[in-house]
Amino acid sequence: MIHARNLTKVLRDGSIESTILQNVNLDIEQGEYVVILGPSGSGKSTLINIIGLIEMPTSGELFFMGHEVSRLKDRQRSNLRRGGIGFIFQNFGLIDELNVYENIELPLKYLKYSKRERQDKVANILSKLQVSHLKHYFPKQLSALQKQLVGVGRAIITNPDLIVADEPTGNLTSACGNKIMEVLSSLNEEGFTIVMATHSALEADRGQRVIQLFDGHVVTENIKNRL
Ligand SMILES: Nc1ncnc2c1ncn2[C@@H]1O[C@H](COP(=O)(O)OP(=O)(O)OP(=O)(O)O)[C@@H](O)[C@H]1O
Repeated sequence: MIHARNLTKVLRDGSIESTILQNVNLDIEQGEYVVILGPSGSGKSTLINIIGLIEMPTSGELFFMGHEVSRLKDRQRSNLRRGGIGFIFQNFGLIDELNVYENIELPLKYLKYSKRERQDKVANILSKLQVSHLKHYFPKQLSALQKQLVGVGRAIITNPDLIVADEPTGNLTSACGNKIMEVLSSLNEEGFTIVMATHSALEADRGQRVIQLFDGHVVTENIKNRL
């Protein structure tokens, strides 16, 4: 589903160049749960943003669902992203002015689903994540765990090909973080393909495969949980 070849990201600030990612190669197949593990500053967010078509690499190739996407224009990338990729952010990324229902509904509006279809889909997701009772609440009225459950709902509402999660438990207590990890594991069991960035080796254990990053390089790749 995703094939990255020699991905490199260089940032320039005046005359200073910093290499954030160097020659990263990876392959992610449909249905996998892959964890990108590394310390702060190792390049996890940059890599996950490139895989999620938010950022462009400086060089290298990226194939998403058979298409080379590393050089697409902003509009083409955002079109692919809208239906195909669901993001879960450390800071939840909810819109304060929209209630829970409207936050989850928003990606469907961009995709021009009818009101009726939106109602059915959002009701299903609210019930699946056991947050139906919160549908009229605004983000500031929610606990951190509730916010992240809504973040998960918004990410999966379009039934995306890929879920990208960047430190999804970074603002949660460990008990709440565990709950989100359980939700991600069960989404993967349902068939969702997941790529998650974390600095926690414990959380990395949830994935089927761990790609370790250090200073922008892939240092090891471990395959586990394979029957
Ligand atoms: N837009 C930017 N401008 C300048 N430096 C940046 C930018 N984006 C990332 N960096 C630098 O690139 C390096 C990698 O950042 P990145 O956020 O990808 O790492 P990370 O592993 O996700 O770290 P963290 O867990 O702290 O978010 C860091 O040293 C960071 O300071």
